[in-house]
Amino acid sequence: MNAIELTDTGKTFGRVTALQGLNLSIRAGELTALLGPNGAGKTTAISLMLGLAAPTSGLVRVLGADPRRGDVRARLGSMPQESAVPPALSVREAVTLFARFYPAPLGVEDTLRLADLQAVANRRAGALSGGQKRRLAFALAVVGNPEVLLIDEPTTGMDAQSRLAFWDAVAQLRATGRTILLTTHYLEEAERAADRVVVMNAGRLLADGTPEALRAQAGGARVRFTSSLVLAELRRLPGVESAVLDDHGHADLRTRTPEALLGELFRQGTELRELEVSRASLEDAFLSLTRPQEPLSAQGVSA
Ligand SMILES: Nc1ncnc2c1ncn2[C@@H]1O[C@H](COP(=O)(O)OP(=O)(O)OP(=O)(O)O)[C@@H](O)[C@H]1O
Repeated sequence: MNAIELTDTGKTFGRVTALQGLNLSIRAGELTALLGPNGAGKTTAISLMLGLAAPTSGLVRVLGADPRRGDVRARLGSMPQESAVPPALSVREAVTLFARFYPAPLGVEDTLRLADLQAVANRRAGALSGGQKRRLAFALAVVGNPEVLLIDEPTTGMDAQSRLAFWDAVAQLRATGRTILLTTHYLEEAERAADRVVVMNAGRLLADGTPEALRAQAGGARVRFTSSLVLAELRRLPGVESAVLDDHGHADLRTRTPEALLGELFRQGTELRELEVSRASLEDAFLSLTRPQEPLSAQGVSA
């Protein structure tokens, strides 16, 4: 079953088109990362899935129905980018209060543990640090025991340890079969955690697949080194898909056949310094997908 279904969905705000013709099906139990540059339409898509706004065109279905229905919204959990919790409430009071809004909530103490908030359970919400506030927002998103969890930029403002604890909690929730969709600008986190990555830009879907599939789209490997080769020579190397050369002679090449490329460089006897070969990352794929399209003549040294 699809937990979330957007069919030819559009959303405009006056003259601004936030989403256009978006088609997206998220299967139940899937952990999906929604990626895109600022203004791509990610938050707008989530607000439609949460039933907070109506699409201008097309259809939005969550758990098989219109998410603006109260009975559907009760089965969803939301962690917005910014959440307003009454500052005078303690963390435990806020979680207890939110639990009352739902028919079959998780236990308050279990929720505090899941969100790694036990140590600050008695602290006033208004006195929390930025990262603790994000963890409280996460606790409030999950306390209702949601079937579908929609999370907007969860780890922004969290330190390294909080991030680890957060991803651990997400893994625990996922293991119980929940559908989780999250946006993030931390691509290495998406790469590690998500079953599926959806890339949006300018309100449209650009790519959709497993992190491995998207990485493969970016080209298999990056080969970097410093040498005296000029751009035309770099481009003539076997299997080069793109080449960038800076003023200091640092070359950055993309290729699916790094062995052949290095073999040719060694055969030519080219003197290489600072040689690095790495797998193309999801970030490479993301950047190549979302890079503004320029006419060929304006692309400078990038092949
Ligand atoms: N209520 C609104 N009124 C007018 N324009 C809006 C409104 N909400 C969003 N937009 C516009 O719609 C576009 C998409 O915004 P959205 O917040 O969905 O992007 P995003 O991908 O979540 O960006 P970010 O990564 O910066 O959070 C932007 O151009 C934004 O300015």
